[in-house]
Amino acid sequence: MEEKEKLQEQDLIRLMEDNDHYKMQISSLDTELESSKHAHEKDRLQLVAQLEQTRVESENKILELQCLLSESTKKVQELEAFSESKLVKLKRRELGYKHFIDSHYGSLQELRISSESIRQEVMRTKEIYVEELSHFGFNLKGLVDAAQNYHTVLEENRKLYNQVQDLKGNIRVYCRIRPFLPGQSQKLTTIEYIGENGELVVTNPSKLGKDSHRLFKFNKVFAPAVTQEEVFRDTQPLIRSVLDGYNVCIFAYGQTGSGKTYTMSGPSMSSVENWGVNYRALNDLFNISQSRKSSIAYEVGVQMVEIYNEQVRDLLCSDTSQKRLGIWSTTQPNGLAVPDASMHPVKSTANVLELMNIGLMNRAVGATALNERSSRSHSILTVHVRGIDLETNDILRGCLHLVDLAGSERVDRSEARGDRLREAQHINKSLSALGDVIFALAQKSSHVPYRNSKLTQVLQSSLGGQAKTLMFVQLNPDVESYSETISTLKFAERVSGVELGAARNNKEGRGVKELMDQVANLKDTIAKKDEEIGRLRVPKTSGNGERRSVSSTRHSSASPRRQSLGGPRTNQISGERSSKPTQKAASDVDNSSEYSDRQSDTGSQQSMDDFRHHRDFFRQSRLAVVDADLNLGEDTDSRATARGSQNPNEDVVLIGFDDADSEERLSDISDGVLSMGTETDGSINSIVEYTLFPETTKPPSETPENPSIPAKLPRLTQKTVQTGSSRMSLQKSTPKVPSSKKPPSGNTSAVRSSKRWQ
Ligand SMILES: Nc1ncnc2c1ncn2[C@@H]1O[C@H](COP(=O)(O)OP(=O)(O)OP(=O)(O)O)[C@@H](O)[C@H]1O
Repeated sequence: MEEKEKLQEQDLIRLMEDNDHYKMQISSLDTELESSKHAHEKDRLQLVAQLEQTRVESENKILELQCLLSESTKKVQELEAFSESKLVKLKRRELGYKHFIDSHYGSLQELRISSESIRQEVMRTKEIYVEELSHFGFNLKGLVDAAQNYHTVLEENRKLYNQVQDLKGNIRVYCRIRPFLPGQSQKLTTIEYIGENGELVVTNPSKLGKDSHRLFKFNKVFAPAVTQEEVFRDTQPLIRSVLDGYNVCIFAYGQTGSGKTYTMSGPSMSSVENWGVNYRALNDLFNISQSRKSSIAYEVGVQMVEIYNEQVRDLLCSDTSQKRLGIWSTTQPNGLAVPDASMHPVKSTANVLELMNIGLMNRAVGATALNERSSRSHSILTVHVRGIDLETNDILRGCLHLVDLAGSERVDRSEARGDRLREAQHINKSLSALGDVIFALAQKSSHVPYRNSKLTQVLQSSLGGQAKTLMFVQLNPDVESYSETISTLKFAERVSGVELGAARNNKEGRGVKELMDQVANLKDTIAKKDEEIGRLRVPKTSGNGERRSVSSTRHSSASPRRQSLGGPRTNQISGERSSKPTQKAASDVDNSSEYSDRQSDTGSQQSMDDFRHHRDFFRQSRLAVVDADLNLGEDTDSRATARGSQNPNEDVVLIGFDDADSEERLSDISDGVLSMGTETDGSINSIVEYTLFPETTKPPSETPENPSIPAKLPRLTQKTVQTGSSRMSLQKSTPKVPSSKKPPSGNTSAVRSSKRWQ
């Protein structure tokens, strides 16, 4: 029992334990159930919220869709209405077009009929046109022949013209007497007589006596009343020569105040009628180049230098360093004597005037005594011209030197000191050297002393060979200037006497008559050629359309008849460049002999005329002239004879260059500091080919501006006083062109010039 009880107890305990266990399980299950419940509740709530949100969204969407639907319905209705109205309109238009087409159909029918009749007309016109075209072709051929002939005749005319210029003499001396200035009317004059053929008798009223009258003879003497235009009329032919490839040098010589600047430039602020030779010459140059533009394209460049105390300075360079410039001792193919001087292309006279004014201002600046300096230096304006023949591509080169020489007055040796003496010595030396060169040239001397001064070196290309030189001898009529007048006239006489002297010409054995005939023949031929040109010009300019065809034909055809421009006497370079610098270098001074030959030939007629005139003059003059010694035989040296005629009993003495005078001048040159020769190394190695116009440059297609020069020229006189010390620089509008090609490396000159233009 007990055992049973025990068992029961044990069972009870076990049951209780199980019960506890199950209770625990029930409670954990309860907990689990509870958490599951929570989770489910949470999920349910989320689902409910999502459901609600989805419902709201769906409702919104439905609303939107309903809106869209109503809008679409509205649009459809509108479109329907619009297309309805369009349809109505299109129908109306269709009706209109139908009407239009119907109405035009009739006119089209009419047009067809008339077009047929026009076609018939065109066929008939075409036949007439073909007929006329063949007729026109025939005429055109005639015009082409005429145009080609025109150029040949023009060319011949140019040659003949220059031959006449040569025969007139390549060195001409014109004397111009300045009028008394306002307030000087009471002054006594030294001018006794002015002949129509270049005679001039000067007298010293304060020293009457046997030697008081002196006779001089020049190519021309301009009386005080002669106008600027009249003076230029005798200068004009030389300008044409520049464009034909000749070098021309025009300079004025005389004491200060004698009118050099007046003759060369005119008074400051001058009107057109007072323009000096410079301005008129440049104007002519551009006018002639314009008139020839159909056959020759010209390019013009300008250099301006000053020679002061035998130093050459560039007057157009804005560089203030003012280095001395070198001079080529030989004539370069491009005609540049001072290659380092800046070169400025110009298209009109106005351009040149602008440059000249800058040059004149630079000439005055930097001197201690400004006014003095302006007349104590030589200024040289060089106008370089290059012409390209549009038909043959031949190149012509010519240059025009316009020189304003320093005043020639003497400086009393006892008063001249220091700088003044030095200046005077340099001036005397250079002017004397100029006279020596011209004298040597015409005397056919084997040696022409170009190297004796910078002036003659710079002007070398224009003082010999085929160059033409014109010197204005300026005189102040005032009796107080008598001695200066006489010394000026002696210098000029020396220069002109060379040309007039007949000795050498006669030695050549050429009869005067023959030369006169030659001149007359040439003049006749020119007149005929001019007539021919006139005739040829008429058909040439008769119609623009025709002219165009003619010129195109002319350019495409090689004209076998046409000769190269200028022939052997011009500075022409055929094709590219026929002469090399080295070959040129060899010619240097020797070109004088060829020139002298021609001078000898051409001067004789004039010289005989001159001496006949001398004789007549002596006979007719109221002055007692002893001309018995003037042996005027056709084959004698008349100059020598003239000099030989000097006789203490004569009232009138023919003044020629005498050695005493020369010595007197040369004795002034006593200081040994003067640098002679060129500063450029003249060796073959140093020869650098300088080019004015780079060969790559095409001829300007546009025509040069027609020189429109203002009636009044604002011009600076040389005596403009500058307060500043800086030099004038060129305006930007004036382009600078390198005066030299880039030279080969390793050459000192080359380095200098290339640096300059870099
Ligand atoms: N033909 C003339 N008619 C009227 N006036 C003149 C003539 N020639 C010169 N003159 C006047 O004489 C004066 C001096 O002339 P100009 O200045 O030309 O001399 P210059 O020789 O150039 O002197 P410089 O050597 O000092 O420069 C000026 O007033 C000028 O206007």
